Amino acid sequence: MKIFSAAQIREADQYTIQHEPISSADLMERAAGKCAEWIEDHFSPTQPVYIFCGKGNNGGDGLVISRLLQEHGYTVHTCIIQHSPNASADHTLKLQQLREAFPANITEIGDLSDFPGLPDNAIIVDALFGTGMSRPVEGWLAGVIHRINDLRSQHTVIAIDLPSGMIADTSSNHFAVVKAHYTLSFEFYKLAFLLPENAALSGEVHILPIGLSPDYILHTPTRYHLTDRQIIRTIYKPRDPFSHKGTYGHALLIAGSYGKMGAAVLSARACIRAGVGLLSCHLPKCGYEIMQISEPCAMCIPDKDTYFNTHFHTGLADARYKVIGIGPGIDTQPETARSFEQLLHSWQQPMVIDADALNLLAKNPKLLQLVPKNSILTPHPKEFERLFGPAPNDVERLALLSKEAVSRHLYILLKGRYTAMACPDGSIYFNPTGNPGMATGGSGDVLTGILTGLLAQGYTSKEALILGVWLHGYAGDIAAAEHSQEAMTAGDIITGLGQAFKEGI
Ligand SMILES: NC(=O)C1=CN([C@@H]2O[C@H](COP(=O)(O)OP(=O)(O)OC[C@H]3O[C@@H](n4cnc5c(N)ncnc54)[C@H](OP(=O)(O)O)[C@@H]3O)[C@@H](O)[C@H]2O)[C@@H](O)CC1
Ligand SMILES: [K+]
Repeated sequence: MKIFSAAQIREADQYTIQHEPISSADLMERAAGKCAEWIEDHFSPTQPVYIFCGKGNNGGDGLVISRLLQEHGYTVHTCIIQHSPNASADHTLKLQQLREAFPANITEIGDLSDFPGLPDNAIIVDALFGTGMSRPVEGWLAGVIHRINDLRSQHTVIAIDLPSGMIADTSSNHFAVVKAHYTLSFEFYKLAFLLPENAALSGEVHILPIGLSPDYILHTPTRYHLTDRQIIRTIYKPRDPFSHKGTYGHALLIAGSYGKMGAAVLSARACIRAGVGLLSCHLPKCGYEIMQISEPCAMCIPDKDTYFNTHFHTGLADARYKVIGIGPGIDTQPETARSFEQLLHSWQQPMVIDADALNLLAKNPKLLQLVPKNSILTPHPKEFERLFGPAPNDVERLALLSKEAVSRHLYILLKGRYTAMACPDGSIYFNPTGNPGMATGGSGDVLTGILTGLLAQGYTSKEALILGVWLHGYAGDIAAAEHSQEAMTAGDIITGLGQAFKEGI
């Protein structure tokens, strides 16, 4: 699914108005009708409704919702916030229609002292500002937003299109923003919903299709995308019935150290479950028997060292590995760092670089320049900061992520609720699958194994990244459904991979 900027959303509205064709007042009727329907499906007419409307088209939506709910027996109080002497044309029209149909209970709010007292268990509909938000809300208007937020523990807050105060496509960190329980957003996810800094603001997001032009959507380029099944189905390659294990590539996994062999085992298992043809694991001597016994499908190459991987840079060419995954549990010993540097001097194929291998890059940034093009880096936010430095907010962090991916020709993901995946072509994909149960030791090692396994099978780096992160999250959701978010383990994510391949594509 494409994620458009506020300007592009306005263009999509205009394009639809011209080409469907439909009047903007009717498009508003359609959009607000979807919201009214959603509210009717979820809340009973016995609950009083308070709709707070701004004077733009978001407020216009609120006015239509008010009329439609009253037509269906709801008791609605419409509060028009007088933030400006001018109203949009559609707002003016919809206010006139509301006054004609239901003249009672329309109040103007010109100051915080006009804010109404609410009866118990009311529904607050926030239709103050939507995609027209361009600057922070200040003064008494910010007071209105804070008042709504103070009331959220006793009432239900439903934001129309966007929680008011939130800017669709830039950071609204530290602004006054409505904290909604639900956001009913038109046609598209907004970038703002996917940012960790806004986690407490949008609540449950429901995307309501309002019939914006499919032509516009198809032909308008955008850098941001939310992965969905449609994207996944274009990536996934069913297996050729005449294939053999050579078809699916030989991967080398460099993982583990004394006390951290679990990371290597989890990663190897995930790589195998992701469908790799052959897997060799380079391990410290202490991990040899552990791996042989834990994962009989993996071959093992013991290092010269008992406790750490220190000589993994030799013998690579002979084995014809298709891809190398490096990092889970390798620690950051100087000997490991030396071997990693030599590996980077000799290996030119894409790699998957995770965990301690990322920390080794952060300790010695000149190594970053040696990372082969099209490699995948998988930092969590702390590792990202160690590698590329801090950013003042999430939108600037995304810009930094993208800049590094483009300039270094790397695929870099940034783990989170919606893991962001930056590609060298400047695009950024967000992944929606997964849950907080995956915030557990070993989960990242599993992802490294999956990505390595997919690259070995011939998926491009972009395909492996988008598909792998989707499957990892999907398998995590299966694990949480089976065991609960609390009790699920990284191993359960691997177990869920089979079902994820069967049902998640
Ligand atoms: N187009 C369509 O066909 C459809 C559009 N739809 C709906 O329209 C919404 C977009 O409407 P919109 O463009 O009128 O902008 P909107 O969000 O109402 O805000 C504009 C108002 O806010 C004000 N304002 C802004 N920032 C402010 C601040 N910091 N502090 C104070 N005031 C501030 C600004 O005032 P001004 O900047 O002019 O002073 C202006 O009055 C969209 O989200 C969706 O809900 C749907 O019906 C589907 C069909
Ligand atoms: K709103």
